[in-house]
Amino acid sequence: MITFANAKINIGLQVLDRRPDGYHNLETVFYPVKLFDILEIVPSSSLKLEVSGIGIPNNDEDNLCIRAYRALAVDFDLEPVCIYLHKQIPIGAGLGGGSADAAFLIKLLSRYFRLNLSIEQMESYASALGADCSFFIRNKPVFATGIGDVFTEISIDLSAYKLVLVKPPIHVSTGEAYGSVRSSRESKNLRERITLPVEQWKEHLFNDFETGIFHRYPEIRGIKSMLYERGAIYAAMSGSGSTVYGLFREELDLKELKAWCEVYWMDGGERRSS
Ligand SMILES: C[C@@](CO)(OP(=O)(O)O)[C@H](O)COP(=O)(O)OP(=O)(O)OC[C@H]1O[C@@H](n2ccc(N)nc2=O)[C@H](O)[C@@H]1O
Ligand SMILES: Nc1ncnc2c1ncn2[C@@H]1O[C@H](COP(=O)(O)OP(=O)(O)O)[C@@H](O)[C@H]1O
Repeated sequence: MITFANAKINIGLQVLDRRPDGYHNLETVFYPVKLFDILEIVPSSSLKLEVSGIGIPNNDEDNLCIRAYRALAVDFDLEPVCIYLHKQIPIGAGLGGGSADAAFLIKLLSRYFRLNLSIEQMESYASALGADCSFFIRNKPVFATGIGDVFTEISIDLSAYKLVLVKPPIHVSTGEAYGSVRSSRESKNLRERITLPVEQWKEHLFNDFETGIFHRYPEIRGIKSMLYERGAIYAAMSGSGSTVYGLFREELDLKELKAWCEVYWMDGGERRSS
């Protein structure tokens, strides 16, 4: 049985306060995008993970796919499976690839073993694996609060735009990014500002991680500037970086960026998969 685990971008991200458990409350919009990993499960004599495509720099036991299987195996008697993961979403990129794999595997295991898990049950397993993991269970554009795990559905239509993701060869760890972030000085009304026309987002929607990450890696700021120079209607870093995305009217040949970054073009229309 096979599924496609898509990435996300953050549109606006405000870090509010640090909680006693070390996590931060935030406001952001999660938006699913059409760049995806491929996951397949087949029967096996023991639990195994076979990764192809982009290499993942940690051992199998730490992989979020194995952790997702083990989380379900605590409550259900699961036969062993071999999980094939073809990795296409860049890692440490602010695109949520690891969280997407875990959430989509939970959905796949529920179908494969006929566990009949409800959306809420799957969200609960997912949120124990990562703050933004449960977003990928419903996988629809949402305004997110809490630690990125409390959702209100919103309607955003970017289907008139071409979306480009530019991933430089820089790995940003999420923990490191939160360690150096300054709390937001913006007012807490991202949910209203996201309803402004996309042409006005440049003046109104900000990612609080940009200041610290751009200071540390000026080349990421350079990517954002270049996207605006080339006519982007809106450009921003996604999550904790290092990917910068841009919304354009037409697809362009971003030769200067392609020389050193991975560049992915897609329609801005969200991926409608469950
Ligand atoms: C920053 C965001 C923005 O969407 O995404 P990415 O850019 O990584 O994709 C998310 O908040 C990432 O969520 P996620 O990647 O699930 O985080 P986790 O694995 O749970 O946490 C990794 C570390 O980040 C910090 N962390 C995470 C989420 C949060 N709301 N506050 C935090 O302070 C904690 O130090 C934690 O130990
Ligand atoms: N299935 C997986 N895919 C990608 N990364 C994974 C996976 N499982 C565990 N990880 C680990 O999670 C970390 C963050 O990965 P990722 O989700 O790609 O980044 P980001 O949070 O920036 O979007 C990496 O250090 C990686 O080693």
